[in-house]
Amino acid sequence: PIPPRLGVETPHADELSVLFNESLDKWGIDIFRVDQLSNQHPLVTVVFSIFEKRDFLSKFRLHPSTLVNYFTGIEEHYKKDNPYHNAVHAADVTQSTHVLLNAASLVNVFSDLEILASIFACAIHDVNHPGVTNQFLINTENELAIMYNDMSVLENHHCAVAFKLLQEPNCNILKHLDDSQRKQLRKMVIDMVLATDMSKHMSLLADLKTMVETKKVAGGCLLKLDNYSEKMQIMQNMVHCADLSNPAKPLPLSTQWVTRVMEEFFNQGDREKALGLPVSPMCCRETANIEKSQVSFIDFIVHPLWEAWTELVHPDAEHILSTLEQNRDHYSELSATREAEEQQ
Ligand SMILES: COc1ccc(-c2ccn(CCC(=O)N3CCOCC3)n2)cc1OC1CCCC1
Ligand SMILES: [Mg+2]
Ligand SMILES: [Zn+2]
Repeated sequence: PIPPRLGVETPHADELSVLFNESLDKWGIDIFRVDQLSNQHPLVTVVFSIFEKRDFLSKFRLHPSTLVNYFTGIEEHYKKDNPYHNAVHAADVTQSTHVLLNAASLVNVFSDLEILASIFACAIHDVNHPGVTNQFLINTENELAIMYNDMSVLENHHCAVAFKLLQEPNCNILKHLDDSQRKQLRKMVIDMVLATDMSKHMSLLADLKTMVETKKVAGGCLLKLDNYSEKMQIMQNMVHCADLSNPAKPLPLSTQWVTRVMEEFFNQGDREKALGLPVSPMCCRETANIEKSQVSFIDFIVHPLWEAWTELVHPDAEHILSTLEQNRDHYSELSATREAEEQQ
């Protein structure tokens, strides 16, 4: 059976292909609309369309129905009732990385295999996420924390689930890669997904800043990336940037992500309360100051990261950084007015 044009069966195929023709390569595509128009298959259609656009089906001899089979399986393993960590988030991070890869200063930096690995890593990076944090799994001695000895528990699980699924019948999309390509891809995907663990953030950012400093010295060209570790640092930071890109998207998208992540945090807080555990920061629906949390998340984590990324790929990400700064000011004004209201 020939798989459908966009990888998914939907009554809105025409509208969806118009949306992709206009915005698949753009920062700020309405990924929630992609979810609606794709009959709730955002990940399959985004991955399929990016692979088509990058000519990966012929470059890597990927069979269309195997591709649809595998990523449908992946999509099904994203928990639909997670408010945040669901297939829409995976599609969002995948499409965001697809846009970051198109930066003029990254042209010719990555091989096709490195690009395939980056897109693949994003698509699977949160698969089967349980909707709670690593700390919650550790505190409750969850079987996943026992399995992974409290180390990057979620991120190890996402990788294991994704590679196990590859072994299901009609899911082995990598069957026509040679052994060395398959081994390289597996290592690169694991390195990128494990780097989405927030506990790696500070060291990742420090490496990025060092690279930006040396790049400045080397006269601004990125082409001299010869060793694996330097290339992988950029790929890890790129996926990490995409994972933390919600506050840097047009405000109507960013606010929807805030509502979703807070809902997921509050659900965790409810469970911690019910278990008699201390409620994690920002997880108490009675006391959380949503706008204030966004401002500090942006000031301490997201802006420093995007500032470094913007320097690395200068001038291609300027508009992203300025959107982030506008959004930060919006949340800051909101939190000031909320505080003033609460004083009265
Ligand atoms: C739209 O808002 C957010 C979007 C994404 C994040 C975020 C942080 C770290 N990541 C990377 C994955 C990770 O490590 N997580 C997943 C979130 O929970 C913490 C462990 N993602 C945080 C966000 O807001 C903060 C949390 C509540 C207010 C401030
Ligand atoms: Mg994650
Ligand atoms: Zn994520």
